[in-house]
Amino acid sequence: MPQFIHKYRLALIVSLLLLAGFALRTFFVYQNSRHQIRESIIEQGLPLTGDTIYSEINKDILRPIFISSLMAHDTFLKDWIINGEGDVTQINRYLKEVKDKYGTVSSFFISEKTRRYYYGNGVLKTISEKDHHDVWYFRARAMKTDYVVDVDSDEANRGRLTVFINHRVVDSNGKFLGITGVGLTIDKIASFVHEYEKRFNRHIYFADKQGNLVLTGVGQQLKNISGLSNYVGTILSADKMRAPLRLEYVKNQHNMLLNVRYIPDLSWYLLVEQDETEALAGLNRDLVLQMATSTPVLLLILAIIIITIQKNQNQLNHLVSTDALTGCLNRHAFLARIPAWKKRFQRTSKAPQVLLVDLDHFKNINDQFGHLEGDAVLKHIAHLLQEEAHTNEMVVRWGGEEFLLFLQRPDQVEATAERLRKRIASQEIRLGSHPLKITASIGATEWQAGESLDHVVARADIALYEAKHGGRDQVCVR
Ligand SMILES: Nc1nc2c(ncn2[C@@H]2O[C@H](COP(=O)(O)OP(=O)(O)OP(=O)(O)O)[C@@H](O)[C@H]2O)c(=O)[nH]1
Repeated sequence: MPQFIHKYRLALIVSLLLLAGFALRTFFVYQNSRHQIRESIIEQGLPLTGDTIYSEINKDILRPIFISSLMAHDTFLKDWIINGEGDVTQINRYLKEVKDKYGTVSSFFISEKTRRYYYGNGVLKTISEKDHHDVWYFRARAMKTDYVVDVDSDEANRGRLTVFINHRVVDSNGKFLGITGVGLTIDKIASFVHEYEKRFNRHIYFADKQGNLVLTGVGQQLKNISGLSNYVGTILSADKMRAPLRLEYVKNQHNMLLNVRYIPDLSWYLLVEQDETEALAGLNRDLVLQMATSTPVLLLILAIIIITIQKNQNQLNHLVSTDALTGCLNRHAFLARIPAWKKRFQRTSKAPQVLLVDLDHFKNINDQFGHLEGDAVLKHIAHLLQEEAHTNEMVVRWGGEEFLLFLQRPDQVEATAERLRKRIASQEIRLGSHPLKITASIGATEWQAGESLDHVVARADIALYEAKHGGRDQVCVR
């Protein structure tokens, strides 16, 4: 494993850098997009929805509040009450005209004195403290403010859910005369809110000061909305804040963003909620898609880089380890390989054979035919020696026309060297039109266990010297 790491170190470093760069870039782009989506929801989406709903509510509810106020201050109405509620057709006509003129779904007056409920078509009923339908009147009667907005079913309108503006009527001395006002169906507001919810994938709630949901989801309470129970107190304090309140909470393992604003005219809280996890789903899908498409491309680039680096490295290794002219190992590469080579052959019982081969009278060839032809002879002999060598054996260019062979053979060292000498001597090399015979002297020995490289090479050198002085074209063993 460490050898593998060493061999592919450059490729591994480049791959890791590329992967790290890709991962970092993806991470930062994702974080940035996530931040932008989140900011746009918090800073723009939710407040803008709140603004729009708020102005729509104002448009739809503040006008009826204004109408109710006009009615409560109308001198005709007050005089008619103070004069004993005589001609009922007059009040009916008045209420009908208000209803038709302003397009409300109902208009009404309840007299404190007679407890009669007047509307456009006559007297609807006489209200009673015992009737639970009439509780609202006694609540409105006790209120400190001029009016209150109530969401209730309308008995004069087949029980439709209606927003009532209940306005107190008092005489010039401040004596309470009754409650008047108009009602409007919440269908329009509800459908507007619903459309907004659908279009922007947001939830919109309205809550009163007690934390009851109004307008939509009537009958429920804020504390029952999943994830919100811990924040009811904070939400109901939004009326004391200048700016809309921002909250973040977890609902069914989804991160929710909430914007709360108070509508003072209605004493309601408007809550706009968005599921951030859902809003980020598109981004997460994009991330997966990006990974799925760019990973194969990245792997392909990595493979190309690794192959190119490896190819170049192999070429470089070859260049630095071999002799340029003959293709044999050079001294430097040989010395680097020898420890591993020695270790491998120490395990076998037969000692490695070391042959120092030196061409005879090579100087004459150079002198006679020139250096280029001399090179060609060197190449030829080097090729022959490499052919002779088996796998795991080494042929080193030791000097100018001197080659050192490290062999592992079952034969006697002398037999090996002699066979090689004969093969060299039997060569006929053509230099231009001249056939040339060449011979070599060989100093041969065996590498004994525990012996140093210098020692064995020196012995081979002595053997070679003896071969040269013995007349050349011969083998000497030491
Ligand atoms: N063409 C060529 N000649 C080389 C190269 N390297 C060394 N030589 C030559 O090889 C010759 C070696 O000469 P010597 O050392 O006198 O040996 P020799 O002539 O072979 O004689 P002996 O070894 O005594 O038989 C010299 O002329 C060197 O210039 C080479 O790469 N190319």
